Amino acid sequence: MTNSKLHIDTTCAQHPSAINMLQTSIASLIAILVCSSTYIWFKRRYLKHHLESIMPTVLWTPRFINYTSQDEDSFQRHLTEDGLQNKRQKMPSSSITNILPKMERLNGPYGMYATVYGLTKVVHVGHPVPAREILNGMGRSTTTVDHGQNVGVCKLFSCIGRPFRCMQSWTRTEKNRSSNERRRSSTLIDATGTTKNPAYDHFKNFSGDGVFTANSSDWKAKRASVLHCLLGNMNELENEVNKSADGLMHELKEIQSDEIVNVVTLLQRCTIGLIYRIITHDDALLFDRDTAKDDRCSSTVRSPSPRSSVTSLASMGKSETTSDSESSSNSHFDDGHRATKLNTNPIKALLPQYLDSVTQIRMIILAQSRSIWYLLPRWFYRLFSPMYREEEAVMGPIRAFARLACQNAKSGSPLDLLSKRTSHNRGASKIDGVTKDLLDEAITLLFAGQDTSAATLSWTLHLLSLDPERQQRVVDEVRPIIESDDNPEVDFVSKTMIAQMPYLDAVIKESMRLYPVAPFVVRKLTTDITIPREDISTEMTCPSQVKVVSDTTIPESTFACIWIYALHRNPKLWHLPEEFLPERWLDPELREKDAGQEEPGAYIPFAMGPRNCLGRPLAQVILRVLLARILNRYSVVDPRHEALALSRNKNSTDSEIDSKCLRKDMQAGFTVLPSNGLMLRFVERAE
Ligand code: HEM
Repeated sequence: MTNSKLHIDTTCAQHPSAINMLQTSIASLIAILVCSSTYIWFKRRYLKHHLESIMPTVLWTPRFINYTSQDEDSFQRHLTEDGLQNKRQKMPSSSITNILPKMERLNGPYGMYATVYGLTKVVHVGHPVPAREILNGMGRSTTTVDHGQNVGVCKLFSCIGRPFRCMQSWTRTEKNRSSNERRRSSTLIDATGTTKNPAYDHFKNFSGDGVFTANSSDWKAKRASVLHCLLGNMNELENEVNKSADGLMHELKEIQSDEIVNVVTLLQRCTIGLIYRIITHDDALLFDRDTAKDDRCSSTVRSPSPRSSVTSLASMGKSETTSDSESSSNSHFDDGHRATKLNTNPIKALLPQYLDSVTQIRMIILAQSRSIWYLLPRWFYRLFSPMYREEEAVMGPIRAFARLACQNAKSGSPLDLLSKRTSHNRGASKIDGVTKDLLDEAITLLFAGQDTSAATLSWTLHLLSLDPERQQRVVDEVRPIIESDDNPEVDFVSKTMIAQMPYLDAVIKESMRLYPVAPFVVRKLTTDITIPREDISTEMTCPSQVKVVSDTTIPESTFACIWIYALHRNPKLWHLPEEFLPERWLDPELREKDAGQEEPGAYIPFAMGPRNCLGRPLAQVILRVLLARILNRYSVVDPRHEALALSRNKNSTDSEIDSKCLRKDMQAGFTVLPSNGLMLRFVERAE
């Protein structure tokens, strides 16, 4: 009885405080919910970006433009609401642009940092010393480590902190391995020490076993063949590039000076015709006035598709924000239909679909590389993934276009020569007379040659359109040479001529420094690679950071991501790294300030080592001839820069690039392009 009473009393006595506690908890819960949802509401865009970057693609719909597309919007806002304030635009967050500060924060040796994705070990590199050791596949033999133990290994991966405990245990195991064992691994495994495989496996459905994706001995034979057949005879190259430039000039002539052109698509059309002719010696894709006219008529009334290049001033803002998928699905039918109607030549009829498909496949591959399917066996992906079905549909026109290229190849052309080499003529099975190896190579060369050149030229024109003074300096250099009496053909630009254009050369180099179209490359280490100790006394190290003073070994089977973009903008290597300063390549005083110009591996737009760009000699000529030809006849104007200059009552020929107009929104795929194209005006220069 007493107990029971006591019990009742106790309950009564506790009740009010329990209710109070409950009320307080509910109130705090509501407060937390309100605060967090408000925060989420404000930050939803950023949160979405963040979540998407850490989740496998299968859990979200890939937006494809992963490197932010906010630039256009914010530019419009700057023009209107903010009253054109002169504040520096915040760099939008992106994997590419954020990698350097992230590396610095994590403070690994040479700014390297390591991560663990599932079971894979990844090291990110933005410094020339490790970059060249890894890309050359050499490293320093671990036998030369003179400190008895591999402190560097631990230091490198200890920078990644608590979330990656498993990595630390892995490094400990590494440390415990006997030096004899390690010596064996560095001498016995593959001579180059690195491989692309399996880092590039998500390209396999696209370029199959072409030289870009091939492995080990297969790759060596293929690379040797392609080098021989493609670069064996470069005599015709300047003629071919000039023919393409003629076509481009005709197309530009049809465009009014107040019309705004999507430069990316214009240049993609120009370079695909060029590469097609280089590898086939077939003139079918030479410029055709009717196609260009027809293209203009329809594209002025619809948003710019991957193929259409012209839009009116009024529709510019709208069209640039149109979603990729929308514009491409509309254009697919239109373009294919129009081209088939107009062109009796099958390769010409396929060209629009090919260009659309290439635009789409780069996005699919990007999404695939970030998806969970990539971690599963290939057969599983093929059997169950909707992404694979989409990929196959898009690959149709690409394969058809490449097959036609192989069939149209004239005797003595690179594709014809390749078809006779064992490396590309294995196995009896041929479809329509084309082996799979040859088809894969045609796809590789068409894409690698076209997309990279068009993207690099687009970024160069972007920079020059924002810098009329430097643009004029190029013109002052190229015009007298092109129009000299010694030039036998009007407007023709030869290799000898471009050798006399140092400023043009510096502009291209500087544009490739700021916008390397392949912003990173990946290699898998087939042996331990030892990076020599970081010299703390050099200017290239940040004095505030505690540096590793011993050698650093990156263990076998690590994936190394070499960030070309970060190397090219590393403030320890480049004076005024974010500035467009072509003079740095010419002026001895400025040159001296750039440690990067002396340091092998600091400037690598074509990568380096055994798997560097095979088409570099072609690209050097293509870029210079096309740029000289364009600027000789046309001045390129960025309408946003023009509007900004006018509204500020400033002289639009100001030499300083306005950071508000500088594009940082990058659309990644194989190559990095300005998101949704690049809209410029071409104004014919006075004779
Ligand atoms: C501005 C123009 C170009 C740039 C910036 C460029 C850049 C690059 C880079 C960075 C790589 C290494 C990719 C990697 O390891 O992931 C590469 C590889 C390659 N490039 Fe280029 N490239 C250009 C033009 C060309 C041209 C015109 C061709 C041929 C027609 C070409 C054919 C190739 C091939 C076949 C590979 C693979 C080489 C191998 O793995 O052995 N490229 N390119």
